[in-house]
Amino acid sequence: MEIDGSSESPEEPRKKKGGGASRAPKNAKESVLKQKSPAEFFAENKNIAGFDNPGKSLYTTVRELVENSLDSAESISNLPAIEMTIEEISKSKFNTMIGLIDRERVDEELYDDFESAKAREKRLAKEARAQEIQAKNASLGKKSKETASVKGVKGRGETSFFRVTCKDNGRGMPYDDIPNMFGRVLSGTKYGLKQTRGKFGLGAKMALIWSKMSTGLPIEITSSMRGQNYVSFCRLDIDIHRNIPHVYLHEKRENKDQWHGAEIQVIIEGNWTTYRSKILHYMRQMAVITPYAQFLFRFISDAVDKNMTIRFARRTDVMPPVPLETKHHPSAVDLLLIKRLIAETSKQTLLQFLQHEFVKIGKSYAERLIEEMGTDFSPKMSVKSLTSQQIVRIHQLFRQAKFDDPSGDCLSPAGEYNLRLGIIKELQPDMVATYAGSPQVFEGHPFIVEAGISLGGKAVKQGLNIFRFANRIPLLFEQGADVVTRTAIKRINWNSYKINHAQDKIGVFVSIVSTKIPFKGTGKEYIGDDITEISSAVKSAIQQCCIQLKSKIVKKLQARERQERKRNLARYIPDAARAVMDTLEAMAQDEGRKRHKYDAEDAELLKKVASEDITELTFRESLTHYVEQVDYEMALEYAAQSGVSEEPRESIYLNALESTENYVDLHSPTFVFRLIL
Ligand SMILES: Nc1ncnc2c1ncn2[C@@H]1O[C@H](COP(=O)(O)OP(=O)(O)OP(=O)(O)O)[C@@H](O)[C@H]1O
Repeated sequence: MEIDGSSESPEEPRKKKGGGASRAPKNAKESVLKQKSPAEFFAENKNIAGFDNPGKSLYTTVRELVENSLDSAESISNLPAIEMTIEEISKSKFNTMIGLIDRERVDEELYDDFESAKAREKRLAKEARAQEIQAKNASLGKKSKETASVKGVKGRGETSFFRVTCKDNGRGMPYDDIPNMFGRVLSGTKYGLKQTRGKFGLGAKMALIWSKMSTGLPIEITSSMRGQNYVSFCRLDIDIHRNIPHVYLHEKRENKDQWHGAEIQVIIEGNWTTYRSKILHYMRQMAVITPYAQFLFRFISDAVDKNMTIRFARRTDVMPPVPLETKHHPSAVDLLLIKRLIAETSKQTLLQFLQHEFVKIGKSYAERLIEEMGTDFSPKMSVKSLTSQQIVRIHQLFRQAKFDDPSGDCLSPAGEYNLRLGIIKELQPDMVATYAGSPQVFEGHPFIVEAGISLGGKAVKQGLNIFRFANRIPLLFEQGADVVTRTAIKRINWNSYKINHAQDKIGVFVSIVSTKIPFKGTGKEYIGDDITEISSAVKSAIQQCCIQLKSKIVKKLQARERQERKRNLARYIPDAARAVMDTLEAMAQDEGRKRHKYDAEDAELLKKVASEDITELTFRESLTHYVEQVDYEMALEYAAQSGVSEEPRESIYLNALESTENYVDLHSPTFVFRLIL
């Protein structure tokens, strides 16, 4: 079968999954070479890009749109303000939208969710049995698993249609480029060697392919760039076979509010019930790693109780710098890449090529390399005239020669401050420690690991709660084999830091940024544990946080012990006071009868006891005072040994920066500090 690029009509013979070569060729004509467009390939293998099923597709659509919006706002150094709305569209509403008349079911048995009377009876009996067992277990205090039959018959009925809209305050897109940006797979503005959020360069285009596959509805893009007095509007879908945009409407509209940014809207099939928690986790983790952004998340449906609005407020104006595009490091290139660089270079000679297309090759080093390549190479030879064998020689030398490590200047980590702020803002832990590692290198790629460990806080369970970020996006799937999970579970001796990894509520946050994240798995959802440089950097970052926490924990334990000691001593004061008083009273009475020889001080004391100038209360007060005094001295001694304690802290307040005065006041309950600008 040959693919006719122009046709998408229903009459077109349908190809089978896996490329259409399902029938054995009967003659030579049938075995002609077939081609597949990139759009077609990804439509058939949509799981690669995270569109495995309707639920996951809804999740991936949300994250792709949010990440594009963040990229866009950051690219113009605008603090991101992003609104994500998911609107559930019931099947009948959807049918009305596309002009399809709802039909009542006539032949019930035809449907997948049909249940015969006998099957229903059987299921109800099974459910009743399961409920009985559950009730019995509950009465015995045992936990029991929810059985499949109790959960519901089939998951397929749960899917529904959703209008997903993402609005941002970013760069926007040039009017003419919009169709190609969204309607042509493997086209985009983010290719090149740099730290990027995207995994495949597919994002929004895959959402469009999924909408085409599941609802058949086009995507709508509204966008304006700074200073444009119009808003570009484009409704388009993608011609899957030809991998070109199919534009329904492309027009300029009035831009009354001088708005700039983009609003992307797509209608897809999805499953909110099964992926609700993943989507919310994603938004929350995004808020942790991006505290300088403001997110408004809305879910709207006809079932009002399902509706929700969550605002993740911006907590800082400190935004990490935009990652810079960099040149390739000679140790990180393969043959194909060298050939591509040769084809694309504007440099004439081999010397200029080596010097300008790679990092860490200076002029003299380039000359030494060329010398080493052999006699058929020379600095002035034309780089475009290199033969395939010569290119192999260059590649071999790149593999074996020594080069300085690439610098991490092109990277843009979240920053320790942002990570800490994000954790505190979203989790409100009892304690938190953060650490930012210095740039390191694997296979010619620079990377930076940052970590945060929190103890306690809301919405964290007992034990290890792992939060992973790669190039500042959360990774939510395939956690088990990830380098962070493995390191936290297997290589950190939590006890030695006074942390109980089974009982304490521990948050482990690790963010890795690099020009190349060595993802594993088809969905690129985890980072393998096999790159020694990365796993040891992760281990050391976590350990550094643990060391900080240990000293805080030890201080807290000592403070608690002191409190306990004080409480214990205080508890005995009444009994001790009474016992002393009883003895003294007995001695005072005895003194009246027999004359004992006491020294003057003791005699004075007994006199005061007899005259009730000294009572039990006097002893109580003196003992209380003494315990306080001892505790205070111990605290002073402790502070002298361990440095100034962090506590107690007091909040101070800043004036609004917009105020007309040329000073800023820092208010504290005990002082006001005036900063004159
Ligand atoms: N919200 C947006 N604002 C401005 N430009 C956008 C926006 N969304 C997408 N684009 C542009 O459209 C292009 C295609 O987007 P798409 O999500 O399909 O791929 P990508 O963003 O390049 O790749 P990835 O999603 O893997 O990072 C982007 O390269 C970008 O130039």
